[in-house]
Amino acid sequence: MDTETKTWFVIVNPTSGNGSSKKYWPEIKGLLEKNLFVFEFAFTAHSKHSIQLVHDAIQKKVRNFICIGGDGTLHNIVNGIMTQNKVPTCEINVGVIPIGTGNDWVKTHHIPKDFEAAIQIIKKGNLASQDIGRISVNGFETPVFFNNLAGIGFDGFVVSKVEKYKHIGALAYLYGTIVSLFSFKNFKSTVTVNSEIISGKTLMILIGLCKYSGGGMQLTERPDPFDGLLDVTIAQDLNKFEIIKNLPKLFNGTITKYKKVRTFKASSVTIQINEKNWPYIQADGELIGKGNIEVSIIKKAFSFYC
Ligand SMILES: Nc1ncnc2c1ncn2[C@@H]1O[C@H](COP(=O)(O)OP(=O)(O)OP(=O)(O)O)[C@@H](O)[C@H]1O
Repeated sequence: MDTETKTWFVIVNPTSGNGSSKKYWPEIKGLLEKNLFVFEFAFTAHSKHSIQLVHDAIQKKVRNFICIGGDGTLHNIVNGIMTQNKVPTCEINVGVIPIGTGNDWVKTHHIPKDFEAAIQIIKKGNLASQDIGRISVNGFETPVFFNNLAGIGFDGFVVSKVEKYKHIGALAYLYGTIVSLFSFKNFKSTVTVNSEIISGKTLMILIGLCKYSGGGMQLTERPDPFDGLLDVTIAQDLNKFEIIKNLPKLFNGTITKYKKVRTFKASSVTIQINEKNWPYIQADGELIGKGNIEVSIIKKAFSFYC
């Protein structure tokens, strides 16, 4: 593909990968120039800045973006794409050069961490469109979108703790999981999925599109970003000893077979929290609030280079 005929907008989160994006940006910029990309770029200046950068660039007729960062940066770019109404979302294409901590989304799509190899994938120009999840929190009209995995409960609690361990790399999520075990309390919830109502004490509820989260964990059973369905896992009242005993199963995906875990394929799910203390909700590793949620799917809404 002729990269010169497209205008690219490169979004760099200087904080991703514990500052690696900022450190390696001169090298990546040189590689993009060597590969004849014609681009403008911006560093994000604050947490949700990518959303505004995407809106502004789309107004200026940019249709091709490159994300330099981790799962959080991609999440914000996706939210920028999903919350504009200038063009159909699937007409905006995103290439990813992963420099995050977990880098979980790229694992599903086999996008390499090597800069040159990731750039070659973008240059080649192959595109795919995956499904996007839509979360409405407490019935608010402004939804949050996710491209990888969302969850409520223990995983949200881990996300709330993990930030301070990210200097140790992807293991931060495992470390955060172990630390969180000692302070998290299971909560009462009612989940409605495929006309079934499941009530009771809950460790966490996960809604997956792609395969990996939490730095390589596999917490849903049969996620497929292209099948138009959410892959839902309800981890019921597991205690900390059961979690410790099953830690390896979090990484090899067999946790979904555990007796207190139920899984579903569905196009929507609603989760009601029956507690005064609402647990955290996370989407793609970003905390998005607390409360009751409704989750639905938007088929093939996100186009990316692969
Ligand atoms: N200039 C900034 N200052 C502070 N935070 C920022 C800035 N720009 C973006 N962010 C926030 O940085 C957070 C982390 O980014 P990102 O997820 O890309 O990296 P990571 O956490 O290292 O990787 P991963 O999510 O793959 O583990 C995101 O929540 C994003 O909103």
